Amino acid sequence: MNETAAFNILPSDLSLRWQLVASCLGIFLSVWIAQVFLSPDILADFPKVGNGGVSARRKQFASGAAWSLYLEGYQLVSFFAISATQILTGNQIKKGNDYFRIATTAPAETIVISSKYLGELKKLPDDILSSTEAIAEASSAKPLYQSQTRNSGTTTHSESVADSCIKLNPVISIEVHESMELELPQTGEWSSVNIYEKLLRIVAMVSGRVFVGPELCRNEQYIDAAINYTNDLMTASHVVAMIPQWMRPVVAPFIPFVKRVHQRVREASYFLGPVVAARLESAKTINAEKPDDMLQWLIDNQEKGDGIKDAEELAKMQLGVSFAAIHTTTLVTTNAFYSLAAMPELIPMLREDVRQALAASDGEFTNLSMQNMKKLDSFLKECLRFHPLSAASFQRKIIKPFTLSNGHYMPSGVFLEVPAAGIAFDHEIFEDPHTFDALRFYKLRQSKDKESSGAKVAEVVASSQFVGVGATSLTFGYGRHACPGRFFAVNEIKMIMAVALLEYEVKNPDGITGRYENKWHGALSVPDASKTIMFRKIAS
Ligand code: HEM
Repeated sequence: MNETAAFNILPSDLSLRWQLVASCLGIFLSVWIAQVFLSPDILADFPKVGNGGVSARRKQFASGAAWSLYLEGYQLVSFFAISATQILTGNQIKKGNDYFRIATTAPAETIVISSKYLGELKKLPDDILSSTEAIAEASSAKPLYQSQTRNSGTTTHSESVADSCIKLNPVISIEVHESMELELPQTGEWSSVNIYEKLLRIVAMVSGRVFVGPELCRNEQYIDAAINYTNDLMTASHVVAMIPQWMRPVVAPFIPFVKRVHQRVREASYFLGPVVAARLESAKTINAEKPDDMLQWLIDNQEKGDGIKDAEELAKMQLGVSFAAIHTTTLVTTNAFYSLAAMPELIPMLREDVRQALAASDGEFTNLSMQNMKKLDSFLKECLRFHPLSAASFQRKIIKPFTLSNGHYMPSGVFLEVPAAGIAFDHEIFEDPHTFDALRFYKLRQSKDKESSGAKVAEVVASSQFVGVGATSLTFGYGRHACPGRFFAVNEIKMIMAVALLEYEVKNPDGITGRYENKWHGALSVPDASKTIMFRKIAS
């Protein structure tokens, strides 16, 4: 081909290509417009909360209205079960009174459903209703972090921690005492303490005693990782959420916040590596006594060939457990301290409860003595009810469509939640729900059943312990994926509060009346981390 011919062919070839690209784009655009604007609204028969279309409602949710939207929606939802005949005839079911839809920051809309359906929902397998997908997608970080936050390993090892709670109580109680001594003022003078900051460290050390063992639980590198991995991961998730979904796999790895998360994993593997090596070395000694903690269980599994393969995987596993454990436990305990400081009149009664329980076990934190702290248990349970960490619980994604027992079709691709905060303040469920009654659950436990307790719902009596989960008690979730670490968390929180009651005085700073208000971030309600309360050591 000569030069002139080439010159003539090129433009027409290009214009052909451009025509092709333009028609492809046109088709793509029309399909997209048809999908977005013309496809039927699959949630049309679910009443919505908020005003306008999905993005307008999402904006309202993200700009501080989330809790009021959930509570507004709860007005539409009835908690009480309808009889089988009513379900069959369908006459009594007004459309919408069992669910509402809300646009959260998750990529698809969420159906908030009455907790009366929890019984049937919990039976659905994960490939229909998925908890992992809901968390990964709602946090916008699916492609990057799924393996680092929630995986079967994290759950299995959290369950092992829970199973080992009883035998580990003595070591946990030593770590509680010592870490509180390290972090809280040791003088008889009143001192101002940012208890949230202190609890992050105390909880990291106490949990670390069980997760990574005595060599590392007070190591500053470990404490920093245990506390800040969660912050880094959440920040990275928020940043990734701003990138269009299809660009995330390509762009996200180059974002500094995302790189920081991967750096955290590497750092954790650096400080875990030598400890693992030392333990393997000392295991060669005949009759060597092995430490009893999660790190050792992981090493033992690795040796059997069915466990974690390398230091990086081990680090991810440890950070995953810290992610699930440290901030949640700290937030619940901070809520309890803020309530205690605002209601110092409760202190003598709770202190006596702890004293009596410990007296029966020679001052040891045994499983029995922990169970016998029934008034403390009730106070903590009331803190959970009065300050739910989230307006919603039982976050799931519908992977495959299904039909509820009332005949309602639940489409795939959307999220599902239960209105935890609405339930916590429903006067049909809890008597005088807007009053903080420290002994509410103690009184329920003292009575044997619904009739003698005067409770309005039998289920409230059944789940009246701090650790209990149920349709009226949703802070630890519900069903197959309910928090496996709650037995450990509850023991840890009880021990921290018991030691605080026995060894310290706590009050609000002068001039502060009432309890510090919580802060709302989307569906979450968290104690204000900037506040301080007063502590002084009781002379022993
Ligand atoms: C007061 C502290 C805690 C609170 C409020 C809390 C709350 C929760 C909630 C709401 C869920 C989701 C449950 C559901 O969707 O049904 C969950 C899951 C989980 N939690 Fe906790 N948690 C706490 C402490 C812990 C601790 C200490 C550990 C580890 C030792 C832990 C490990 C886990 C794991 C592994 C899951 C995922 C379970 C699964 O998907 O099957 N949590 N937690």
